[in-house]
Amino acid sequence: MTATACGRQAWRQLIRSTASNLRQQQPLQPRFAFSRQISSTTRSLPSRTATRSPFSLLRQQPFAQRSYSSQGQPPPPRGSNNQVKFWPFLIVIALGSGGYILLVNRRKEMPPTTDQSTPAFSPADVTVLFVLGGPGAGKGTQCARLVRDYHFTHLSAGDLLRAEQDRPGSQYGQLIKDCIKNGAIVPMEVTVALLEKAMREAGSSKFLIDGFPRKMDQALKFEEVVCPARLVLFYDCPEAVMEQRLLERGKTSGRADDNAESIRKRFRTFIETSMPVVDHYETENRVVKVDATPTPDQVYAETQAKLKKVLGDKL
Ligand SMILES: Nc1ncnc2c1ncn2[C@@H]1O[C@H](COP(=O)(O)OP(=O)(O)OP(=O)(O)O)[C@@H](O)[C@H]1O
Ligand SMILES: O=c1ccn([C@@H]2O[C@H](COP(=O)(O)O)[C@@H](O)[C@H]2O)c(=O)[nH]1
Repeated sequence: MTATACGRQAWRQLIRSTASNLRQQQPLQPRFAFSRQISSTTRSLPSRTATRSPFSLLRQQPFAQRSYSSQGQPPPPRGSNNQVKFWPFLIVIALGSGGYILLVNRRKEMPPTTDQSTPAFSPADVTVLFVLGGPGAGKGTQCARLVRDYHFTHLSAGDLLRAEQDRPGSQYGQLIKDCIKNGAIVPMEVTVALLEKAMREAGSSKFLIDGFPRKMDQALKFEEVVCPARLVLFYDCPEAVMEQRLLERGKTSGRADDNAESIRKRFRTFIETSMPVVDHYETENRVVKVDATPTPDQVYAETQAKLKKVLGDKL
């Protein structure tokens, strides 16, 4: 009876904590994060149950005390000793299987995961342009003009991360803060989930995804689960020019990363981690490269001309 009670209690706790973990995840709802959470919970089952039942029962009653010879009663037939030792295992296995089925059924009711190969948005309905370039190349400046003239919805990954960082109760706040200060890339699960959520909320059919993907894993995951991008608009700019622009912007921006030390780290991340993303899309002929050195008007004129050529009516 003790083992049964312990087993039931352990399962109730497990199911309660899984449900509460999932409720806590809801603000972001990364479709692939659910599968990770479930599988990690499932992986932890054997050790949790094992510490509770059979071995702890045996420990409570040492072999020396498990004697049938008291009061002159005859010893039980051979084999009955084994039955006493094994029933807790059977109960644990039965409870384990029941709980596993419960979790699997629960999983079926959840939002789809990456096991599904279809992205959330079809490129037939939604046009996504990734906007890349080094820090301070002028991505945001050019996006604002494209929004004005072509009614794109502009989603800046950096802005979404900063908003999540400041959201009261966010479990990612400190992580995002540290990454931004050090010019490091926030784990893709967070950024992809924020972008997917923002795209759903915007309900638009044309998106500029600014400052993303910064790393190959983000690029692959986004195109797999959210939407394949039509092209990458890449703003090419020398480091010295970008540095000057960022230091100037830093005088008023209030951004924690517009300072000499963070800028140096951001440049490094850009070269080592983000340029390979541009190179990847280049091999697929999906990059539209624009010289970001001249004035904003000149950069925009080249942007428009090149996008019109490639996108036609889709612009
Ligand atoms: N073509 C340009 N010539 C001169 N200054 C520019 C040009 N484009 C943008 N700027 C200025 O440079 C700074 C950085 O521009 P912007 O914020 O658009 O860059 P960004 O690539 O979006 O930067 P980040 O990656 O840090 O978000 C801003 O102060 C902006 O006004
Ligand atoms: O996909 C992304 C985009 C951005 N970050 C982090 O945010 C900062 C600032 O980004 P901006 O585009 O300059 O606003 C960037 O340096 C990264 O730390 C990210 O992790 N992932």
